[in-house]
Amino acid sequence: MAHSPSSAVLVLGGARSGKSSFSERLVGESGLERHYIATGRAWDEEMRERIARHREDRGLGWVTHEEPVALADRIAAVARADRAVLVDCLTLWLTNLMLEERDIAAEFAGLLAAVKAAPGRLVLVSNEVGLGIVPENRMAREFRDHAGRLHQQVAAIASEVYLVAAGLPLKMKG
Ligand SMILES: Nc1nc2c(ncn2[C@@H]2O[C@H](COP(=O)(O)OP(=O)(O)OP(=O)(O)O)[C@@H](O)[C@H]2O)c(=O)[nH]1
Repeated sequence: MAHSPSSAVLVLGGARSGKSSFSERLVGESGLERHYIATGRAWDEEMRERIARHREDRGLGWVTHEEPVALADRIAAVARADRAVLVDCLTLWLTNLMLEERDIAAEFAGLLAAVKAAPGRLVLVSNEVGLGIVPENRMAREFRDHAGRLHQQVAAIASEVYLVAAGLPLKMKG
């Protein structure tokens, strides 16, 4: 297999697939200092409760960073040789970029550069959203196209890629 330019791990899966807990386990098993970069925003009460539950489930021993947009910069600031960094998740980051009408191609290039440069262990979680029928809504179609492209680009440089479904991880690369 071709040498991957980064030691990052990409974990894909659907909603409630178990991708986050699998990724947390990967980070835990690394034995490194655990950092969590959340890209989600608490836009309503249900999301606030969900986030609180996630924090509780992670427990002590994690340093949480909240970064909805400037993800590349945050990865560069947080990643260190003695740290494992979990980014949850790329699709919420993409949502935030689209809502703020950012230059998506430039943002993806910035993220890839940050992933390649990151020391230590980096685990990136994302939603596999392209499996359903073509959405009627134009923004939803653009979103899933961007997500598909982003996943291909990150997978190309990652050393390991997993697809999680029904709580079961399937190793696709590495
Ligand atoms: N802002 C913020 N968001 C968080 C925090 N912890 C988790 N989240 C967000 O919660 C999201 C995951 O929530 P869910 O939708 O419940 O999980 P899921 O990805 O559908 O489910 P699984 O596949 O089982 O992981 C992540 O994308 C995070 O961005 C936190 O401490 N702060």
